[in-house]
Amino acid sequence: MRLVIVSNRVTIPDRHEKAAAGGLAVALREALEKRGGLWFGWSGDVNDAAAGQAVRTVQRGKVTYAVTDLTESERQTYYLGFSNRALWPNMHYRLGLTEFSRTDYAGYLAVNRRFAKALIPLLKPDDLIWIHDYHLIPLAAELRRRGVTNRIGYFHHIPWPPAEVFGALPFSATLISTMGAYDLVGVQTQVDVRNLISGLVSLCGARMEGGKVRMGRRETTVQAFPIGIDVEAFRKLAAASERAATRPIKATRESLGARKLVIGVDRLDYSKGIVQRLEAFGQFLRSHPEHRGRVGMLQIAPPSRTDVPEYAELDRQSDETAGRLNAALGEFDWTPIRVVKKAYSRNALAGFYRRAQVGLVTPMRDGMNLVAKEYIAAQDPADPGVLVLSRFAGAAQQMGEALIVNPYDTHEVAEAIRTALAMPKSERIRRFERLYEIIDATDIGWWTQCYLDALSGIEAPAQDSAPKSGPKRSASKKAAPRLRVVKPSPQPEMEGRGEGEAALPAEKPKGRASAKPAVAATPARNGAALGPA
Ligand SMILES: O=P(O)(O)OC[C@H]1O[C@H](O[C@H]2O[C@H](CO)[C@@H](O)[C@H](O)[C@H]2O)[C@H](O)[C@@H](O)[C@@H]1O
Ligand SMILES: O=c1ccn([C@@H]2O[C@H](COP(=O)(O)OP(=O)(O)O)[C@@H](O)[C@H]2O)c(=O)[nH]1
Repeated sequence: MRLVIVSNRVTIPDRHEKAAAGGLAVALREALEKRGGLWFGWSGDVNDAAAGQAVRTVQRGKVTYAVTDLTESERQTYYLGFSNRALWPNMHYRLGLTEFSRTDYAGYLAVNRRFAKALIPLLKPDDLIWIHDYHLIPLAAELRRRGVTNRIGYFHHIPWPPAEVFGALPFSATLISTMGAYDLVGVQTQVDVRNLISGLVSLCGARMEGGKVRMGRRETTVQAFPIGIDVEAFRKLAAASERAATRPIKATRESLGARKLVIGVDRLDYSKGIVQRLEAFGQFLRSHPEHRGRVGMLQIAPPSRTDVPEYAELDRQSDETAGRLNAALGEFDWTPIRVVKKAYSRNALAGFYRRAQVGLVTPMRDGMNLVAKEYIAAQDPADPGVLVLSRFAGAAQQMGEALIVNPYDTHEVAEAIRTALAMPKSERIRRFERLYEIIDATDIGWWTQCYLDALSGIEAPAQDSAPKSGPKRSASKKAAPRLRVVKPSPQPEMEGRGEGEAALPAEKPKGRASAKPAVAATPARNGAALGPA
């Protein structure tokens, strides 16, 4: 069965690989390169000429990349507008930042229609179609409308907010009802599962029946699949950086000397809590002046979505905050905070993580946060650093051995920095080993395998309508969608968890990176919210 991945942004690898900031692109590339298949989506370019609307394909190894440009109007309405000024803030629980416009919403629907039309000629009857993220929620409904009967899965990389929050978005009921066109909806955490289910029930009349939600005749399974990283590859990159340091790593070592390093790595995005984090570092230096001159903070913050006004404002605020704190707390020979607004390669990041005694990952809300996992993967097992992690990152559901903090509490984060810097080696090693074990057991290979096993294990979808085109054709007409969502079963408590509880598919057996994980058929054993009943 061929795998077809669809995501908003597709980056075709080139020989002079640029640093790619953004967890989705990084994770999917790793997943697809291993098994091969087709990856369809936006090229990242804008082109108003008709030719820009055509689909270009490029072969790289086992992967066919099929991309189309967006017009400037599409970029404004679909990407910057509805996706990133309405859905993104809403789904990160930031109603105050949500900017809705009907023109943007119309543009969002139009691009989803255009993507569906462009994708259909590329599909084969038994392709497994895996659609990613909030930009493309209605895509399966558009494909179904045109007669596509393949199994279609969706993975939502960012949080799914409570129904009261999501319901504030105009057209939320229409949008969430298009989830019924998917066979499997994956989210990052059990909290997201709960929120999505309650949204389906309360906003579009889905019914709960024996732990399932049904709507019409189509059925959908909702399940948590926490995304992972290529732990082994990252570990090797970081270890290699000690032997053969690249120029930025050497320069950082030289400029730091014996000083300790606290590191943050995030796209310049308000969901990441960068300004609050800088304030917390300033608070730490004020509360514990003995650390002044002995520790520095490096915040790597590649610009993101710079045409969105809220991001431009964040850019200004982070400059202002870092400048103010450096002026107030710095010395002639010591600058407490360095903010670097450029993307670094994974190679360079691995070296920075390894050099840092503290990894500060303090988003105000985050789907998963792969940086938290990369920081742990990059540590020296004999002398590891300490991860300070927001309870509002999806990663906190798995990584309870980090120092878990509330990023809204500047003093709490400041104290966690102090605790991390003072932590005895034996405790650092103990925490590191447990964190490493969990990220290794649930790495990117595990995630992909779990999701695809669950999707391919689902019986062929009910036929919605007589197709007009598409790879599989059905004679049946207009079957109303049936939505089946599995309610999370009560879970045993997980140590040090953030908010809500985690229920995960079984971890991969130790030492077998490609082992096939049990996911959909062992509820009693792994306690996960499970697939098809
Ligand atoms: O494509 P951009 O608009 O430049 O944004 C980059 C990506 O940001 C988001 O990443 C999310 O996915 C990660 C992997 O699952 C997850 O760890 C993180 O918490 C999320 O924020 C976004 O969801 C992607 O679509 C963007 O491509
Ligand atoms: O300069 C940078 C900054 C970030 N990243 C990568 O971007 C991803 C960020 O993913 P995360 O899940 O933490 O957040 P997202 O940006 O997807 O919201 C991670 O793999 C980082 O290694 C990168 O390659 N270079």
